[in-house]
Amino acid sequence: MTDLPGIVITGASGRMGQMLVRTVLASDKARLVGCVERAGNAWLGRDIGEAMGGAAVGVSVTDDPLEAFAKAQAVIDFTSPAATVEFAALAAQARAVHVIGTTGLEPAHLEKLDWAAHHAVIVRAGNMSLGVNLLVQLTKKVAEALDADWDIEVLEAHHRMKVDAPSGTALMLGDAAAEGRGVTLDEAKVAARDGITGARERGSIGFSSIRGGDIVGEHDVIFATEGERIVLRHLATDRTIFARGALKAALWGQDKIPGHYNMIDVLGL
Ligand SMILES: NC(=O)C1=CN([C@@H]2O[C@H](COP(=O)(O)OP(=O)(O)OC[C@H]3O[C@@H](n4cnc5c(N)ncnc54)[C@H](OP(=O)(O)O)[C@@H]3O)[C@@H](O)[C@H]2O)C=CC1
Ligand SMILES: O=C(O)C1=N[C@H](C(=O)O)C[C@H](O)C1
Repeated sequence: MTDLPGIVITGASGRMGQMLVRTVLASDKARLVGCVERAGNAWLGRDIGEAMGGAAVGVSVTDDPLEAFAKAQAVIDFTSPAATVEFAALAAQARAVHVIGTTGLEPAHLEKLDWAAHHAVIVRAGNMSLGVNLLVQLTKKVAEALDADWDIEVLEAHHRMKVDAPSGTALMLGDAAAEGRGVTLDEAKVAARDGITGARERGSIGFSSIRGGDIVGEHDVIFATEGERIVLRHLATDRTIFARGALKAALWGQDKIPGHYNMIDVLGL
């Protein structure tokens, strides 16, 4: 039992944090060894099982990430960009695999992850589900097959609490479409439209975001031309799909050499 990889969950009281805690506790391949939240969080010092409304599990919530990471083989992190950058440095010090689900990272955050990836395994993806990662590959293939007479639009819908747009998944899909088309997303991206925008620029890749209620995550990639349209769609209805993928990534990373990886690597797609 104690030989199983020990996992720390950061942001353990969050929507994904709680889902991850449940997933690790239910697994026979890993054990929960720590839960991290920041100073001021109401769950600090409490047993995570009890804080979530169930029985005690013997792991209390701490605001000392380094102490928690020192006991772990992997850290699963769905928090915020600033927190993720801080956790990456600490996970690297502890030589723990760092699984990053956090979205909304800017180039400056990504640069800081590079140092950490020299010392430890980082698996990062804007979406950890099997379905979305398959959709990423399909999007690339369809984009490869079609020329710029086919307009590409990525639509995403999420719950009212989501703070970043376009979603990490939408950007993964946009990247795949751009790669399939032989351009970079930076040159093709149109992230918002408002007012007199003029006609659509040929070859651009557009994004639209909806926020409302409790939508877990919905993504369409639309390829539209004269007289026909292809729509590739993924609908997430339960956050366990992300948590299962993240745990799979944490276990997969155990015997890998330091560096950056993604879920396409983990899933072998
Ligand atoms: N890659 C994927 O498959 C998926 C990615 N996500 C991404 O995961 C992230 C989290 O989403 P979600 O769970 O819905 O968000 P929540 O806001 O519910 O949870 C985030 C948690 O992180 C905590 N946190 C923030 N900063 C720190 C810090 N410095 N130290 C410790 N804890 C911290 C928050 O605490 P506090 O309340 O104090 O701010 C909160 O508990 C988002 O970026 C989202 O886009 C979500 C689903 C799937
Ligand atoms: O914030 C969320 O909830 C989600 N975030 C990820 C994203 O930005 O794509 C993944 C999923 O869609 C849920």
